[in-house]
Amino acid sequence: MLIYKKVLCRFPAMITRFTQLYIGLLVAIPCLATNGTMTKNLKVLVSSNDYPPTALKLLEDHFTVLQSRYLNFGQEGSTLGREEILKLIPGCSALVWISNLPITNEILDAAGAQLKIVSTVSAGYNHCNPEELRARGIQLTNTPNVLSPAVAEVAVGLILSASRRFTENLDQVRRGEWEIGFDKVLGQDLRDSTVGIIGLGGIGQAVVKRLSGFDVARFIYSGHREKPEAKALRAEFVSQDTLLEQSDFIVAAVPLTNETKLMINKETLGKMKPNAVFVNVGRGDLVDQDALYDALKNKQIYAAGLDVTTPEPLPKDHKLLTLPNLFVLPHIGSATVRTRREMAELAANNIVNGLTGKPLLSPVKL
Ligand SMILES: O=C(O)C(=O)CO
Repeated sequence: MLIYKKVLCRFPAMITRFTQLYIGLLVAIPCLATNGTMTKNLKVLVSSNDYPPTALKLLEDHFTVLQSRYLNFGQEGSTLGREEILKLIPGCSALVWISNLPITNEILDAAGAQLKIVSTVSAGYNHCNPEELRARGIQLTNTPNVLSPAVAEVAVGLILSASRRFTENLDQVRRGEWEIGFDKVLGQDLRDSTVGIIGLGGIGQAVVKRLSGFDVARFIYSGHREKPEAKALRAEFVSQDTLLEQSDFIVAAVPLTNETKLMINKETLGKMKPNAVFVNVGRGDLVDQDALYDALKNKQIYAAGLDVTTPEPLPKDHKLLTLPNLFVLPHIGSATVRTRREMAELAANNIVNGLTGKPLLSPVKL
């Protein structure tokens, strides 16, 4: 009875101790995980040797980081990048993907069942095998928003280069000929024009903002639904046909999906005005390039500016490159020092969060 009484009066203290211990563990385990003590045994693979040190450090603080010695999976005219990935990936819990080449089933098979997260250093993720990732229960993150300003700047650059015929004009300078008169090598004005944005997402909105100083008469956009942000930008929601028929400048800023694939084709090009300038900062496969070639060659539309093509790199003897009214860039949309660093850091932080039990910063809905 005495023992029973003793235990009983210690009971509240025991409960308090137990609660303290429990709370202590609750706090300590995530802390350990965040400080990396418990996560160091997790392996993370970075798919390229070109990854900013600040982003690498974010990963190294928490995990064992493996990094490919090669720039790009499968590029550089060799299979070394691919072999390296296949050698390093077994046992990895996360993959930082720095390439526009596909994440194949071969890579996912080699990784093994513990692969939890693929973090692509890009906004587009059509190359990341999303359906297979979903089927295997692997999370996917991308890097939207941080790149919108840089990509929008390239879109504005393409609008100006294509509409003011930089390709032909530069060729003139190189030939030592200066033939600008009243009908030769004249361009189109942005002033008082109608600019149509296909897809008023982060990039599309950033394009409108940047063009607001060019005295554009009207901004219109098409897409699945009206965007709340459009009002402040004075952009008007229209059907895709209206956009194609009324725009002087058309900017494609949509991701590549089954729905958007080849959306710019013989039929849609046929709806554009003869003075239309078409710009693509989305993905090469949005466009039927043979149809675009014909439309430019036959002067059915005025000019085009492309940051993205199919394939990439575009072979240097590709027929598109023979067109004087086309201005092409080698997919440099996000290629600024700051933007690439921010993309790399966001990709790393997604993995840090994902593997330490915190919410992902920019998950892709699979
Ligand atoms: O991040 C992407 O998807 C891009 O294409 C940037 O240019």
